[in-house]
Amino acid sequence: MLTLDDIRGLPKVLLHDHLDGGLRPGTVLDLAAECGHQLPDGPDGKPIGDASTLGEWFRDAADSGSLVRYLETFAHTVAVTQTTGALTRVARECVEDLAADGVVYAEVRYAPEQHLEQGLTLHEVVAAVQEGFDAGVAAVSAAGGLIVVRQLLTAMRHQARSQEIAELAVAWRDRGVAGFDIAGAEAGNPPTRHLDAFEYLQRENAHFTIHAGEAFGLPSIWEALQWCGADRLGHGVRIVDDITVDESGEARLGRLAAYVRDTRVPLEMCPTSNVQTGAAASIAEHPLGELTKLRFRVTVNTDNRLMGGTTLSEEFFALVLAFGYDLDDLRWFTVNAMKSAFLPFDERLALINDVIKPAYRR
Ligand SMILES: O=c1[nH]cnc2c1ncn2[C@H]1C[C@H](O)[C@@H](CO)O1
Ligand SMILES: [Zn+2]
Repeated sequence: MLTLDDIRGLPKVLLHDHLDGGLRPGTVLDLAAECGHQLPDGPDGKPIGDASTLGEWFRDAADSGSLVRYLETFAHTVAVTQTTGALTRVARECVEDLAADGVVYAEVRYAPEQHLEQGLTLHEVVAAVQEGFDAGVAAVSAAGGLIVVRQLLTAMRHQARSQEIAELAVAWRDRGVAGFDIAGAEAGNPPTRHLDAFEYLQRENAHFTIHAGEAFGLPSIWEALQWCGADRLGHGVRIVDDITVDESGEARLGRLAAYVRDTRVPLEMCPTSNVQTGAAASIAEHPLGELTKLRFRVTVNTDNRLMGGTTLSEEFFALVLAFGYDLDDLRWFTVNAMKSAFLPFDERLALINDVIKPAYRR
C-alpha cells in the first residue's frame, strides 16, 4: 500500500485551492499582530496566540456540517490580507508549501474584491499575488524544484462584481491568470445570476470553472454547464443524485450525469472539505468512489488547506485508505487534472510527458 511519504514524493496537480483558505497558521498570527486584527478566543478565553492552537481552531470551526458556517472562518484570513505586503507573503508561502508537498502544477484561486478594505485596487491585488507567486516559483527553482502556478480570479456569488472580475481575469490572462470562478454560499445564488460575466468570458475565449453541486443539487450543476458554459465544476459532488444503482450494482445515468461523463467535464473534488461542510458523510462514503468507478473525469483537490488541516498528499492518502487506490489510480487522477488545467495544450502535454509520467514509471 502507498504510504503518505510515497505520495508526497509523486508529482501532483492541484486545480482547486483557495489562497485565503491556505494560510499558514503562524502567518495568520504574524499578520494579525501587524494589522491589529483580533483573532478568536482560545480555550482560556483569550485571543489565540500560538500557531498550533490557531490551526486547530480553523479546523474545528470549519468542521461545522454547513457551508455557510464553514465560510465564516474566512473572515479572519481575509481580514489579515488587505495590503500588498500581506498578499505577496501569503502567495509566496502558498507556492513554497505546495512545492514541498510535491505539487508540480497548481491553479490557486481567491476573490480580489475581498481585499479592497484598506484601499487597494483590484489590479494592485492581482499584481501583489502575482509577485508572491513569482517569488515562490523562483525560490523553489533555486532549490532545484519545479512548480508552475497560475491564478484563478473568483467573484463572490452573493455580490454583483462578477463582470468586473471577469474583465480583470482577461486583462491579466498573459500575466499569470489562467481563468475565472465563482464561489461563496451556493443556495439562493445560482450561477445564472452572473450570466453576463460568463457570456463575456466565452466571447473572449477565456476559461472558467464554477463552484456548483456542493451544497446545492442538480439544478445548480445544470445551470453551470448548460446556461453558463462552465469548463469545469468546482466540487460537482451532487451529480451522483442523477445516478441510480440497482440491486445488481448496475449504474444508470440520468441525462445530466451522462452529459457530464460523455463530454469529460472535469470534477474538482475536495474530499475533506465536503465532509466538513456536510456535502459528504465521510471520506469512505464520498461520491468520488462511485464516480471514479464510472470513469467520470475526477480530480482530487484540497479546497482549503488551513480549514481542512490538509495537503494534497493527505487527501490522496485518505482516498488510498478508504478506497484502496494504488499508483495507477493516482497517476490517473493526476493526468486527469493536468488534462483539465487552464494552461495551453502544449504546456499541459509537456508536464504530462516530461514530469508526471516519468516519475510514476520510476
Ligand atoms: O468550498 C467552497 N465553496 C464555496 N465557496 C468557498 C469554498 N471554499 C472557499 N470559498 C470561498 C471563501 C473564500 O473567501 C472565497 C475566495 O477564495 O471562496
Ligand atoms: Zn472551493
